[in-house]
Amino acid sequence: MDVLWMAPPLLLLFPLLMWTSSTFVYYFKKCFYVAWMMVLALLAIPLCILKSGGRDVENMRVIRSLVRHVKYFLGLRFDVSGWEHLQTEGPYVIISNHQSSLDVLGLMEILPDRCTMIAKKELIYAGTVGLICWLGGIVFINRKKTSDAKSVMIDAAKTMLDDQIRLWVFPEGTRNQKGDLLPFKKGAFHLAVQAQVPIIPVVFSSYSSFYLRKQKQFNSGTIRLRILPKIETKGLTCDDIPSLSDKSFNLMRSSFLSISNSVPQSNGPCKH
Ligand SMILES: CCCCCCCC/C=C\CCCCCCCC(=O)SCCNC(=O)CCNC(=O)[C@H](O)C(C)(C)COP(=O)(O)OP(=O)(O)OC[C@H]1O[C@@H](n2cnc3c(N)ncnc32)[C@H](O)[C@@H]1OP(=O)(O)O
Ligand SMILES: CCCCCCCCCCCCCCCC(=O)OC[C@@H](O)COP(=O)(O)O
Repeated sequence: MDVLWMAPPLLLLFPLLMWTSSTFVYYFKKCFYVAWMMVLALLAIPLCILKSGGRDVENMRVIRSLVRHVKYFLGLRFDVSGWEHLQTEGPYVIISNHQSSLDVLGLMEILPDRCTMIAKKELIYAGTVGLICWLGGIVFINRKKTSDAKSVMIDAAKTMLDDQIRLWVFPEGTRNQKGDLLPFKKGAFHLAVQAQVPIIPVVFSSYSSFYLRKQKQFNSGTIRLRILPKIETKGLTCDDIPSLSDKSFNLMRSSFLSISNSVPQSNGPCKH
């Protein structure tokens, strides 16, 4: 059979063809990401238990060091600026925009010591990742019951001060890749005002240059991370929350648009 000679080159060509198919790359990278995080979490569980014997914010150090290399596998780079703004003593609230579960990579890139997050309670069921979130001291809220979520966040304000903990909140309250920020929910600002701690805004540039869910594309790319100057809340009360929220939103939105190379939308009255 003289066609048999074609088998080896075809066998070599097949993975190459697959690899160049961008849809294949998209699914491969996504599956790899989830699977690898599950494996890392499995590794982290005994390390965390050995380190602190259970649920403790100090476990975030272990998680952070294990997650740091994942970006290389996915072809992602982070360009961070504003490190000096994280050099603040004591507790504070970090707020950032939320585009995808990939945000965890950027979060771990800059995560300060003694900092954990607020997350939806469903995350606790994500297998080993859920368990690691619990061990890392993540505060879980029920987004469907505002009153429950509020009381959990009021407790969190007290814990922040008692245990000198920093909290990372996604004030949009959900993932969003619409090329703009969603209106902010109020919890993060209540938290900061109740504890009288500063807010540090962090902005991730848009993922749309390399990650497109609809078009099934997941290329290599660089994510710009901007840590903005802290916003003080000393002396502020409940009444100042709307203006505090608006101020943070406007600062973050203009930073997001300026670092995202977003093509201006033709939604204005000007026609050229
Ligand atoms: C080696 C290991 C490897 C493994 C790797 C593993 C890695 C894992 C590690 C780490 C991963 C971490 C990843 C975490 C990612 C998670 C992301 C998410 O899950 S995002 C979803 C959850 N986050 C939020 O939802 C934000 C917080 N949400 C809020 O702040 C909301 O405000 C909330 C839920 C408290 C209420 O939401 P409302 O939808 O009802 O809307 P509103 O307008 O904000 O509030 C209604 C009224 O309640 C008041 N209010 C809100 N909070 C209050 C408070 N604390 N005290 C008093 N009033 C409050 C407000 O002022 C408002 O009142 P008026 O309408 O203005 O009069
Ligand atoms: C057995 C169950 C398998 C589940 C596998 C999960 C493995 C995921 C690995 C990545 C871990 C990162 C966690 C990021 C959490 C995250 O980003 O959650 C999304 C929510 O903020 C917003 O959700 P939604 O408002 O519902 O869109």
